[in-house]
Amino acid sequence: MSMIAAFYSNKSILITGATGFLGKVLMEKLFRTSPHLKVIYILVRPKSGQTLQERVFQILNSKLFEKVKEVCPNVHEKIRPISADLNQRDFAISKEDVQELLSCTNIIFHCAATVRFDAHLREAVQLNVTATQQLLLMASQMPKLEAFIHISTAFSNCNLSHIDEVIYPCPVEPRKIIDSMEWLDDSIIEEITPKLIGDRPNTYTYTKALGEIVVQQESGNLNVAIVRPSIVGATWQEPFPGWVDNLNGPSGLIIATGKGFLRSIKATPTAVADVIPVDTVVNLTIAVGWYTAVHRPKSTLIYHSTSGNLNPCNWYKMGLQVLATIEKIPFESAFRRPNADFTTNNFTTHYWNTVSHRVPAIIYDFYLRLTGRKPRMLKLMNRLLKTISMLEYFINHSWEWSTNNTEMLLSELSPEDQRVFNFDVRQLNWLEYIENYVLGVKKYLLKEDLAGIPKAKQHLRRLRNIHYLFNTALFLIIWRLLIARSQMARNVWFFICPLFKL
Ligand SMILES: CCCCCCCCCCCCCCCCCCCCCC(=O)SCCNC(=O)CCNC(=O)[C@H](O)C(C)(C)COP(=O)(O)OP(=O)(O)OC[C@H]1O[C@@H](n2cnc3c(N)ncnc32)[C@H](O)[C@@H]1OP(=O)(O)O
Ligand SMILES: NC(=O)C1=CN([C@@H]2O[C@H](COP(=O)(O)OP(=O)(O)OC[C@H]3O[C@@H](n4cnc5c(N)ncnc54)[C@H](OP(=O)(O)O)[C@@H]3O)[C@@H](O)[C@H]2O)C=CC1
Repeated sequence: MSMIAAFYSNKSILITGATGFLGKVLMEKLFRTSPHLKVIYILVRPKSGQTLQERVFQILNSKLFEKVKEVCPNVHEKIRPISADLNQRDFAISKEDVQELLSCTNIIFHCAATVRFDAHLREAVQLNVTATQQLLLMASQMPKLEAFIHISTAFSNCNLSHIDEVIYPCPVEPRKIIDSMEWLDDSIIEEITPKLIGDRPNTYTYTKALGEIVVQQESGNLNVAIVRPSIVGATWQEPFPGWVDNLNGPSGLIIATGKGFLRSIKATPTAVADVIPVDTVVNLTIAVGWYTAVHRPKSTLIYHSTSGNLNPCNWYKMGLQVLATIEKIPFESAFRRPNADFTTNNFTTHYWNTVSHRVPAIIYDFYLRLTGRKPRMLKLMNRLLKTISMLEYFINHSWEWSTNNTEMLLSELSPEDQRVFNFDVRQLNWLEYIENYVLGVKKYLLKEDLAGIPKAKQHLRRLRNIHYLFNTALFLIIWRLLIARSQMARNVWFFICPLFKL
């Protein structure tokens, strides 16, 4: 029997961000391995016109939760959605719900955040700093609380090349930043944002770093720990390989590549592709909750959930395997044949963005106009190029993360716990993982049936023929123009004709 699974039996757990990518997998794993847990409280806000109950119903009836329903048939009775909005003071939680949370909660997993790279600093501070501060205040009023686990990011200190499992200071105290958001207007905040974030690439990484300092400064006597995942990718093993449910990180770019939109991206091919499967992050997070509650370390421990120093992969190897898998298992209705490459300097990046991205989009929009349809390709391409410009920072740098605490924790686990909560990334086979990732993007993000592969291949053959036809026509038109204008071209033409009996 797993000691960790047994620890969570009869526990009341609070998860923020449970409707997100990481939060869903965390909730699924807890229910599947500890079906006798008492309750999981989840802070949920109404979204896209769905009520709390509808959102929870959709999650529990998704493919991700299929195995849970076998081992925990009454899962819908053990999940307790609480209406909350982390943007509001006191999270807009009702007094009755607050009382229940304060009196019952044993473990908190704080996953909620805005992960947008272009979030306005006010929004990023509210969600990634102030909300963390408020949750810590709530936690300090929970008599039964055994552990508070904060999910940060391995990129919170991406302005450093070597990052240890410690909390690094920020130039301006988080409290001062939180207070200034109260009275500064948006335009002033926008003006000072570049100075505040300094050599970090965006407000996301900056506010995640501030959030860590808040955890360190405001945890009081709480038993807290911080988990720093790197680039969270699809599931590696459980509940099944390849599950992913949003476009963040690599997923969106895999789609853009497979659909033939993305033909080149500025990357350092040898840079470490520090992707970490979401189930690996979740297994570590659950183990951290157990270890923090049972062993009560004297200080706030930071755990890096990264792959680069234990089992490194690079962007070139990842990109090749993505393309090889797409070749075998193509996506449907591709805009062009998938064929992408890395550029390594700004000039070639701008050149290929024009030639391979914008010009084909303009030509296609022209064709849409000719056929009486609304042009949309250039707009879509520009949004994709904006997204890529935000992600490029992370694929043109390499970082070294120490993982002493994570390796220490692994050694503390029994063999049974190491099996049930496996976060030993050294066992990961990258080629197999990337293949399952691409397959998962096709099945779970694009909702494409594998039965459609022959048709998708036929579509790609058609695109290839159109491509060859277009290139041949273009060559002939240019050659005709050249012959009409250049004696040299005519001489060459008359010289080669007899050779090829033209
Ligand atoms: C051999 C060569 C082979 C080559 C082939 C190579 C292929 C394989 C190589 C793989 C390379 C891996 C690189 C990973 C680096 C990840 C680093 C993460 C590190 C930190 C991780 C964290 O600690 S934290 C989680 C990460 N946090 C995000 O990753 C949010 C990003 N995102 C945004 O911050 C907003 O997205 C932003 C961008 C502001 C736009 O914002 P915006 O308002 O302009 O537009 P939207 O957000 O609405 O997105 C506009 C449309 O792009 C769609 N889209 C959204 N995300 C997308 C995405 N990642 N890739 C594509 N498409 C995406 C979206 O679905 C919309 O599509 P639509 O319009 O049809 O709905
Ligand atoms: N994905 C990645 O690559 C990485 C993620 N992380 C960290 O992991 C954690 C989870 O990330 P991930 O699951 O990818 O992110 P998602 O964007 O998928 O999920 C974010 C979660 O936060 C919730 N949330 C956001 N704003 C609010 C709000 N105002 N009120 C209530 N809830 C809110 C969302 O709720 P709703 O569904 O209602 O929007 C959602 O449940 C974050 O802390 C992130 O920094 C760290 C490293 C890498």
